Amino acid sequence: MRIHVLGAGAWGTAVAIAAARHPARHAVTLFARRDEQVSALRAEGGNSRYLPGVVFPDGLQVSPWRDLAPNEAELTIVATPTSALRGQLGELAQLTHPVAWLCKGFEAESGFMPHEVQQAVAPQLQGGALTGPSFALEVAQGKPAALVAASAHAEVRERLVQAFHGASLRIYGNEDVVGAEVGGAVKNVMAIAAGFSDGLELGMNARAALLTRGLAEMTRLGQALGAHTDTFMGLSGMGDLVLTATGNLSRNRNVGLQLAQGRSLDAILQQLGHVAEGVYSCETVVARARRLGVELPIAEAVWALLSGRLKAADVVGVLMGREPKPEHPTTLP
Ligand SMILES: NC(=O)c1ccc[n+]([C@@H]2O[C@H](COP(=O)([O-])OP(=O)(O)OC[C@H]3O[C@@H](n4cnc5c(N)ncnc54)[C@H](O)[C@@H]3O)[C@@H](O)[C@H]2O)c1
Ligand SMILES: O=P(O)(O)OC[C@H](O)CO
Repeated sequence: MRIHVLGAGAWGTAVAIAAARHPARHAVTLFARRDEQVSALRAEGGNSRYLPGVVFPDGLQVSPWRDLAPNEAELTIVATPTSALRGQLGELAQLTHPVAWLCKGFEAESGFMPHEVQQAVAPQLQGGALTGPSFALEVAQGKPAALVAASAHAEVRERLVQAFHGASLRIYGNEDVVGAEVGGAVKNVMAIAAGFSDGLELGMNARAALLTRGLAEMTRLGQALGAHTDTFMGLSGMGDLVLTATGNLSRNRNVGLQLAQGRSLDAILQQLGHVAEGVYSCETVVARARRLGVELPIAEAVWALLSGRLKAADVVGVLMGREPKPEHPTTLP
């Protein structure tokens, strides 16, 4: 299969490596925006900035974005942050082969999920999300992982399985794009919360409580948006929440850890050198939930912390001081 990966950040590079290593010997091209980046990737035979120690497999091509001939692929993967998805999909709107995106977030201005962005700018595309628990470095190293190909189009799900399913990656199809994308966005917000809790050394009990109640928030929002509840018990829900909230490779978790040390958000983001999507999605996750009348107290607290309306010292008091509630309000009197 001829596969184009657009964006040579950590995850785009890892996904291109995984496809190029596949036993079906796909022809994979990784497109980078800047010429210096193309030269560096070619000279190094790897992407040492994002994936230190990983060598490109034979056959992985690296090209400048301006050489992209979109129609020559049979599968296109958009590997940019959520903020760049609209522009990218707009340029790919006429493609007749499947297109998948890797970003996990709600668009900052519109509050749209990625598939809603696609419907707005490229409605005729056959698109979907490749998502689930996956640190780029581990995938690039060939360690085992399981992902979700979420799309309403069977052809997109099947093409993603053909491209990636193999000895190191299992790809599960799921028709519930809303659930998969809500999971991907909300888990990043919860990972900031868990990092913050761990940074304050609030303990393992607190982290377990945050994860579980975070899953409840994710599920409530997803249900209100039309997702299937089962999706939140799967890889793109609980799976990615556990990974991102507890794994120290997570950029979102790291933002939380550093906020707990009293560092400013600007300083943290400047040093990070990667996108931490939870920072940009938190406001729209909260805004969308408010419009739907869905309560997200942890996400609200994270947003108040990120926007400077709540001091770090007051976060725990705000969350612990809430009124008692039934654990599952719909099943208890
Ligand atoms: N890194 C991971 O482990 C991982 C895993 C799964 C999903 N994701 C998701 O994938 C997306 C990308 O993450 P990443 O880790 O590759 O980020 P990154 O910060 O490592 O790289 C982002 C890449 O996008 C490019 N980019 C930024 N703005 C752009 C624009 N306007 N137009 C085109 N390209 C642009 C950058 O040059 C860079 O190559 C995020 O939404 C992230 O949540 C990341
Ligand atoms: O590093 P993070 O926090 O962006 O998380 C990376 C992936 O989304 C984990 O599945």
